[in-house]
Amino acid sequence: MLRSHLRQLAPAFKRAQSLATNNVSVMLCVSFTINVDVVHLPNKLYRPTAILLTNMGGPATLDKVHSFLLNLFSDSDLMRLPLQSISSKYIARRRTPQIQDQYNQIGGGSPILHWTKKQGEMMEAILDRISPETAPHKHYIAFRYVDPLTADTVEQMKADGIKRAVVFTQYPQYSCSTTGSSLNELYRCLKTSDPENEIKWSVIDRWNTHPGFVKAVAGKINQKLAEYSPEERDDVLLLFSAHSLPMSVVNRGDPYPAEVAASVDRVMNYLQFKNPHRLVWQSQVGPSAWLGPQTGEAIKKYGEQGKKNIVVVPIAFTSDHIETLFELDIEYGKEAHEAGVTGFKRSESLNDDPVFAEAMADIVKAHLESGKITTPLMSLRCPSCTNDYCGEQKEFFANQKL
Ligand SMILES: C=CC1=C(C)c2cc3[nH]c(cc4nc(cc5[nH]c(cc1n2)c(C)c5CCC(=O)O)C(CCC(=O)O)=C4C)c(C)c3C=C
Ligand code: FES
Ligand SMILES: [Fe+2]
Repeated sequence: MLRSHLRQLAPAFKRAQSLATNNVSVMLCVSFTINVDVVHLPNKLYRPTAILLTNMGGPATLDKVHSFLLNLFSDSDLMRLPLQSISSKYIARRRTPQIQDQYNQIGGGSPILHWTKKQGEMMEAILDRISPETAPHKHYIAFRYVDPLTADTVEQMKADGIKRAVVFTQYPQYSCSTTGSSLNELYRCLKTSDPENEIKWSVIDRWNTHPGFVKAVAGKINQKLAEYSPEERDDVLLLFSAHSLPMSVVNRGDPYPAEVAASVDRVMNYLQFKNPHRLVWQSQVGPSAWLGPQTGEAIKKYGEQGKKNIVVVPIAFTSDHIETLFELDIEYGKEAHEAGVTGFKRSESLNDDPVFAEAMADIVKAHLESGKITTPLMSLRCPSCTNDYCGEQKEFFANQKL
C-alpha cells in the first residue's frame, strides 16, 4: 500500500530531489502531508523504470573520429570484412582525415549526444506525468561506437540498482545492421555485467508507423512547404531519404527497406498525398552494390527533368547528424544548385520537437502497458542470417520474465 502510494508520488520526489541539496527536508502536500528526507528515501521504494536509448552515436569532437570509425569498421554485426581485426584498423586510419573534414564543416562534431540527452529528458518528464504507475522514469544512453558506450552504461545501471529496463531503439525502422547490432552488443555486455539477469528487460524494437512519429515528420514537412509560394507549394517534390543498405544485407532479408517504405506511406497518407514523392537512399560506402536510387543522383536527374522545387526529408534518423548536416545540406545542396533545382530545401530533423517527445513517451507508455517483451517481429531472424549472435540475443530477450 505504502509502496503503491510512493510510486504515485515518485515524479514529485524526483522533482524535489533535483531541487534539494544533501540532507534538505522537503515537504510534499498531496491528499496527505508527509515529511520526507528525499536523500534518504529508501532506494527500493522509488527505483526508476529505466529507459535505455540505443543508437550508433557519433564523434562529439574531431579527436573522437578515429575511435568512432575503428569501432564501426570492427563491428561484425554491421559488416563482415576479411581479417576484420586488422583491416578495420587500416580502413579507419585511412578514412579518418576525410570524415574529420566533414565533421569540421558541420561545426566540429556530431550533435547526436546533445539531441539524445535532450530527447531523453523531455520524454522522461512526459512519462512521469502520463504514466505515474511506472514512475519515476530515468533515461540512459547506450551508443554503439562512441561514449557513452553500451558496456559503461550497463555498469552504471547496475550501480544505480536498476531492476526493470526497457530498451528503446532510436532507429524508427529495424535493421540488423543498426538496432540488431545494438541489441547484440547489449546482450554480450549483459553476459559479463549481469550474468544473474538481475535487470529484467523488454524491447521497443521498431516504431516506424507510430502515429506520433508520423505526425512529427509530417509537421516538419508542412513547415518547409510553407516556405514556398501558394502557387508552387503542391508541386514541390518530396524526396524521402534514408541511409542505404548493401544489397547483400537487403537480400539476406533485412526488414529495414520495407519498414522505411511503410513510414513514407504513413507520412504521405497523413499529408493526404498532396505532393509527388519518391523514396531514395543515401550514404553508400565502398564499391559493393547498395540499394538505390541514390539520393544525390535522384536530385541531379530530377533537376535535369526540370524540377525546380525539391524538399528532402530524412526519414530513418531522428536527430541531426553528418548525413543531414553535411551530405544533404552541403554536398547535395551544391549539386542541386548545379542541376538547376533552385528551390532545394531539407525538412528539419525531429531533434527537440515537442510533438516527437510526446510520441516517444507514448511509445514507451504503450509498451509498458502492453506487458509484452518485444514485438512478434523481433523473434524472427532474417531468412539468410548466418550470425549466431542474432539467434542468442533474440532468445535472451524473448525469455525475460517480467
Ligand atoms: C538508419 C540508419 C543507418 C543504417 C541502416 C546504416 C547502415 C549501414 N551503415 C554502414 C556504414 C557506415 N555508416 C556510417 C555512418 C553513419 N551511418 C548512419 C546510419 C545508418 N547506417 C549514420 C547516422 C552515420 C553517421 C553518424 C553521424 O554522426 O553522423 C559510416 C561512417 C562514415 C563513413 O565512413 O562514411 C559507415 C562506414 C553500413 C555498412 C551499413 C549497413 C550494413
Ligand atoms: S542478420 Fe538479420 S537476424 Fe541475423
Ligand atoms: Fe551507416
